Amino acid sequence: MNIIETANYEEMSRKAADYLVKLVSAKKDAVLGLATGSTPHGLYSEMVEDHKMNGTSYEQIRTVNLDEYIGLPSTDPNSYHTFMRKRLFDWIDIKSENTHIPNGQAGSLEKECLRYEQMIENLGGIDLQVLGIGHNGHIGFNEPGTSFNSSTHVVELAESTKKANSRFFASLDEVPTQAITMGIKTIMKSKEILLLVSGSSKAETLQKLIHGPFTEDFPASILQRHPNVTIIADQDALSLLRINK
Ligand SMILES: N[C@@H]1[C@@H](O)[C@H](O)[C@@H](COP(=O)(O)O)O[C@@H]1O
Repeated sequence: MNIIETANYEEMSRKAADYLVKLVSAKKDAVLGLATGSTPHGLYSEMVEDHKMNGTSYEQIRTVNLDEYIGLPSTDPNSYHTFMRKRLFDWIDIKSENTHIPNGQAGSLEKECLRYEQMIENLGGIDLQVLGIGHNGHIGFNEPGTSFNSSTHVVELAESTKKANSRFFASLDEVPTQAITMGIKTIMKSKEILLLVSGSSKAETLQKLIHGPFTEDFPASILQRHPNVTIIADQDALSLLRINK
C-alpha cells in the first residue's frame, strides 16, 4: 500500500483531486468508482474548482457509485443520487447517462443487483475506485461479516452505521435500514483503489486496516490483498501509525 500523509483534511482533498484529475486527463473515458459520506466532500469541491479553473473535461468519463439506500426516492435530499448531483455531477460536464448509482427503488432488488454488477462489467471494469471507510471498517455498505466473495447485494445496515449516518436525517428513525452496495469482490476487481481517511476518530480504524488481521469481521482488511491501493490520510487519521515521511 502506498500511504500519503497530509497535514489536514483540506490537503487530503486537494491531493485526492490531483490524483483523479491526473487519471481523467490521461484516460478521457476512464471508469471512476465514486463514494459518498462526508470524507469525499472536499475532493468533489476541489474537482469542481479544477473544472472551473483548468477546464478538466469529464465528457467521456463514466462513473459508478458504491451504494444507495433502499427506499429513498432518487430525488430525496438524503439519497446518494442527490448527493452526487449536488456535490459533483451538476457542476462538471459529465453526461448524466454516463453516471451510474444503484436504484434503491427497483421493483426487484435482486435483479437490480445483478444488473448493476453486469453494467460495471460491460463498462470494462473500474479504473479507479474512491473509498471512504466506516468506523467499523465497512467499505461501501459492506458491514462486518460480509463475505469477501460478495458481488453487488442488499445489506441490512449495522446499528452503528445508522447512528453515524443519522446526522444527515431528521431522526434516527428516518435512516433507511437497508442499502444496495457493490460487494467486496466488486470493489476488489477495480484496477486501482484510492482510500481517503481523515480525523482522529478514524485513527484506530486505519491502524487496524493496515496492521490488523485479515478477516471478514473487518471488511476493509481485504485491501491488504489488493495490488494497487493508495491511501491519502491526514495526520490525525495516521496518528496511531508510524510511517516514514
Ligand atoms: N456508505 C458510506 C461509505 O461509503 C462511507 O465510507 C462511510 C463513512 O462515511 P464518512 O466519510 O462520513 O465518515 O459512510 C457511509 O456508510
